[in-house]
Amino acid sequence: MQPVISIDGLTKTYASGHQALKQVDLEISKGEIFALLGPNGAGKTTLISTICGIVTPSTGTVLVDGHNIQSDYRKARERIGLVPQELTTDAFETVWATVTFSRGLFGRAPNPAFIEQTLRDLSLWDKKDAKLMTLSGGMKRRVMIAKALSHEPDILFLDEPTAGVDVELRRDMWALVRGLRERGVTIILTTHYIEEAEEMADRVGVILNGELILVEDKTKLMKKLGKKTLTLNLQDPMQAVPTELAEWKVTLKADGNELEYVFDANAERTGVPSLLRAVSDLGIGFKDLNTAQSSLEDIFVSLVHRDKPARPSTGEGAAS
Ligand SMILES: Nc1ncnc2c1ncn2[C@@H]1O[C@H](COP(=O)(O)OP(=O)(O)OP(=O)(O)O)[C@@H](O)[C@H]1O
Repeated sequence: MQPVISIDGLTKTYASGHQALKQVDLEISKGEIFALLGPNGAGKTTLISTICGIVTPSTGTVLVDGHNIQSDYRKARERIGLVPQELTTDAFETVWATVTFSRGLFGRAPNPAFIEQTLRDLSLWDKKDAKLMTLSGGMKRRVMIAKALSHEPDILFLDEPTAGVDVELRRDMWALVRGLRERGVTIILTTHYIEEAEEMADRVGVILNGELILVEDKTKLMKKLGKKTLTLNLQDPMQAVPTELAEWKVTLKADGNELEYVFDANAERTGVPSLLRAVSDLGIGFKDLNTAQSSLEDIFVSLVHRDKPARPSTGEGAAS
C-alpha cells in the first residue's frame, strides 16, 4: 500500500546544539493508528512537529501524501490535522466560532453541517455557544480536536491526547480515535502511556534519545518480546523454594502463597510441563494456576533498559 507519510533520513539539531532527532526513517500507511512511544524528552513532539512542518528539519525529507512538507507546504499541511500538547484556545470565543474559524484558515468553504456533525461526534454540540473559558479542561481538549478536524484532514496527529485527563475522558478519546479510523483517517499519536498504545495502536514506534529504536506491529511486538508468567496459587504457603525447582528459577510471591515462573512463550520448550510435573512429584498442591502475557509496558521497560530482563506482568493492567 502507498504510504500516506514517508519520512526519510530525518534529523533535527536545535540551535542549542541538541540533536533531538537522529536519522529517522518511517513510513505510515493510510488508515493505520500509529503510536509513538517514548519517555520525556525523547523527541516525540519534535518528530511530529517536523512532519507537520512546524519545525524545520536539519536534514531529510517528509512527504505527506506525496507532497513535500517543506517545498509543497500548503498541499501537504491541508491533509493534516494537529492536536498539540498545549491547550491553546481563545478564551473569549465560542466553541462554534473557533472551530469555524479554524476551517477558514485552511481556505475551505464554510460547511456548517460538517462542523455540526464534528461537534456532535465530540459531544460538544450543547456547548456550541459556550465561551471557551467556561469549559472544563476535558471539554477544551475536545475543542482542540474539533479544530484539528474542522478542515476535514485525512491524517490526524494527537500529541499526548490524554495527558492529565481523567479515565472517563481517556476512554471517550479512544472511542473517538477508533471512530475516526473507521472513517479512513490515519492517526499518529504520541504518548508515554503504554496502556494507550496497547489499547489503540496497530503499530508502535519507540523513540529514545532522538532515535527510532523500534517500529513494530503491536501484536507482533508483544509476541516477539513478550514473556509469560505462570502463577500457581498454593494450597499451603511455602517458606522457601524447594531446591528441586531451582532449575526453573521460580520465585515465591504473596507471602509464600504463590509460586511464579517466567518463561518465553515463543520458546520451543517453555519448561511449563516439566515444572508442573516436578511440582506434582514433590506433592506441592495448588488451588489454581494462571498465565499472563507481559504488557507493552514491560516490553518498553526492557527495551529502554536493555540490559535488564522484562518484568513479568500480573495482568493487572499497565501503569498510566
Ligand atoms: N526549541 C528547542 N530548542 C532546543 N531544544 C529543544 C527545543 N525543543 C525541544 N528541545 C529538546 O529536544 C529534546 C526532545 O524534546 P521533545 O519535546 O521532542 O520530546 P518529547 O519526547 O516530546 O518529550 P515530552 O514527552 O516531555 O513531551 C528535549 O531534550 C528537549 O529539551
